[in-house]
Amino acid sequence: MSAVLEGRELQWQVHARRIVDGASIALARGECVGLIGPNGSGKSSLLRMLYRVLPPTHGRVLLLGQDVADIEGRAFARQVAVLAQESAPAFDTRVAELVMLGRIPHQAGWARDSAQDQAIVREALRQVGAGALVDRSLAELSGGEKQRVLLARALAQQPQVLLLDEPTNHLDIRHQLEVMGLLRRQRLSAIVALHDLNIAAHYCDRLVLLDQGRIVAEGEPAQVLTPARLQQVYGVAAEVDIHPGTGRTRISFTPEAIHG
Ligand SMILES: Nc1ncnc2c1ncn2[C@@H]1O[C@H](COP(=O)(O)OP(=O)(O)OP(=O)(O)O)[C@@H](O)[C@H]1O
Repeated sequence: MSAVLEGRELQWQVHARRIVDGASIALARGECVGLIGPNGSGKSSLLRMLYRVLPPTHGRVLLLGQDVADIEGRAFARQVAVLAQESAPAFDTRVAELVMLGRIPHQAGWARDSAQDQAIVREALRQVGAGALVDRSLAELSGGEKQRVLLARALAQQPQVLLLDEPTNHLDIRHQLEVMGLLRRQRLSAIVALHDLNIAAHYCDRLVLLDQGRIVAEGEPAQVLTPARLQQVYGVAAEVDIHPGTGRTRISFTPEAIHG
């Protein structure tokens, strides 16, 4: 397997604490990898190293075999798009203008937005079910509408790789399924941090489970999401079976085991 994006032995340390500790992760073309783990396990920190906002204490990140530290900013942005947890700009803007920012890495110098750019922006908004929001102002959108618009900006970048930190955050169930379905249908190469383990199991080819900064399991959903591991990492009791309709791994939690 030749990786599009690869993190090798990544470590990020703050003072004496290793927040990410020796994590290696590789993404193949067309693959959707789910990054899962409890709150504070290091998912966002690992993603930040992959999109090179956070320089690793040790380890390297390679994009198509090239160390990302050696790639110029615009070139990186042509290849990698990011939906971070705090992606919304601090200023207000029209939705169309925000999504158009995704085209900047592809535009030359002071070039104006081309008809093609505008068509890409409209299509990206349509894909996330936000076509009707094109003329709205960002400040007046709901949390879920804003999240979909930010995802449209990432899609408008037409990257080789998408790095998404909880893209389904704020979304109602239908939009959660639509956004994840979009990644799958288009065979986008993506690493996606997710909290909903059933969504991760249903849509991801592979899961990487983090616990206290270390990768404790990885593989196909059925290999990773065992009752014993869910108990060990999340401290919850769960039954795992195969959904009769979809054939995918399904988890049923038994909260009584926590609440007594
Ligand atoms: N800049 C920082 N300085 C100190 N500690 C930090 C910093 N950034 C993150 N941490 C700590 O690192 C740990 C991992 O944080 P991170 O956001 O990567 O976890 P996460 O798995 O994405 O969590 P969540 O599921 O809650 O979003 C947390 O305990 C957090 O408090």
